[in-house]
Amino acid sequence: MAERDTTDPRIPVTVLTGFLGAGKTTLLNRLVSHPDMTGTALLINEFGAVGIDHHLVERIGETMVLLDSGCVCCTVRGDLVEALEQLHGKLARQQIPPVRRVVIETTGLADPVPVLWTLMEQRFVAARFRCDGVVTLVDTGLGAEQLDRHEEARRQVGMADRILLTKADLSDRSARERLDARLDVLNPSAPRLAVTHGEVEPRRILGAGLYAPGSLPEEVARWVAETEAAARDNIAPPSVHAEGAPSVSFTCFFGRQVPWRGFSVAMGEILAEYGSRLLRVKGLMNVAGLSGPVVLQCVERVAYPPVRLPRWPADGTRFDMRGRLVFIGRDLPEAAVDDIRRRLADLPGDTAALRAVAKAPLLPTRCWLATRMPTQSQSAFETGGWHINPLRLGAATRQAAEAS
Ligand SMILES: Nc1nc2c(ncn2[C@@H]2O[C@H](COP(=O)(O)OP(=O)(O)OP(=O)(O)O)[C@@H](O)[C@H]2O)c(=O)[nH]1
Repeated sequence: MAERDTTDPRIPVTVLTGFLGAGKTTLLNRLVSHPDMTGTALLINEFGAVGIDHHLVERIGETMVLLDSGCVCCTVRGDLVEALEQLHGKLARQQIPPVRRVVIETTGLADPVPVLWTLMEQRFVAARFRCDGVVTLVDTGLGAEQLDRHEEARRQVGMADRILLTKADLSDRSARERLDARLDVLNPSAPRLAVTHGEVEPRRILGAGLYAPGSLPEEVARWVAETEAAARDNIAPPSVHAEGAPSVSFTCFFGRQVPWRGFSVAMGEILAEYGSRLLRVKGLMNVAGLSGPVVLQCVERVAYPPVRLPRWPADGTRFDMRGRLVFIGRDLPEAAVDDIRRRLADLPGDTAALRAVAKAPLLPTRCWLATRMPTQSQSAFETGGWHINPLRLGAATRQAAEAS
């Protein structure tokens, strides 16, 4: 990994960006366990009112800062500056161990231009931190279409010093070729690196160095020019989605445990119906029969294998064991949001769910349905790695129990 520049005392900052679900948190989780990452402060920013990611990233001491909900690029002069000021204050007072590097994970909808503006032009920040490169993750399978549809994705790629092509294991050669053709236009000079499950040596992506201005393609040069003009007037440049792209984020909470199969079928039907207008779904669910939460992730129509955590994360000082799913959509009418809420409030029982699966075997959540989970029973529980289901009901009793 590139060491700190001895001629420049400022702390290097790497901006880790990439469209919703591209694999940023997965990459960070791999990176933080690497010895080269010692002395790194992480700043994590999430879109949506309820943060999930910070529960999923391994903690690396006190140097992880969660930027308040809202998008980093829309609150450049608020949260990000404040977080860096706080970090600097703690370092100056020696309240935290020395920091050699900062990594900022932006939201998937972040426009990196105002973030870079803050790092380079905001007086306090620019005097103490220096931007050391933008690393952009792109989903190999979904990337080409996302670049066609979303201006934020284009800007993230356009500003990249390194491009990481993620999820190669899920895509075929033609997807990679389509994506390469788009990247050749948007950012021909940034090196590309294929990454699976976040597996990469830190030195290959940190200390990436900034673009030589002469190499900027036309569109990117325009954004940079806008940024510089805004800097001259001492204002933050507008972020692209602040200008009005209709993104909607909402959270569904679940007051009690959900039946796994009923929930998986309902979510499968929701993904099938709303598809690519649902850019991202993620959450922690309280599933009947389990003591720890299940982490769920979807990117557009793709549902990823569920991950079981051993225990619920503490929310502040208390444990909040309510299930919660954060949805981020685009061009999603209010009626669709109501419909999603209604379907999740009225989940089918296991038997009804299995009947629905028989009729629609290709539900996007079929990998959830194939996962071994407790069957629906309030009295089932887990202990020491064993799943205990004390009641064996006959078919008639089971149907009566489900109907109740
Ligand atoms: N099969 C496969 N899945 C991956 C890979 N990288 C990430 N994923 C999965 O993709 C889903 C989204 O990954 P995240 O790391 O949460 O993506 P993100 O960019 O942090 O998402 P946002 O913060 O919501 O923008 C998760 O379920 C990951 O397990 C990969 O290389 N292969």
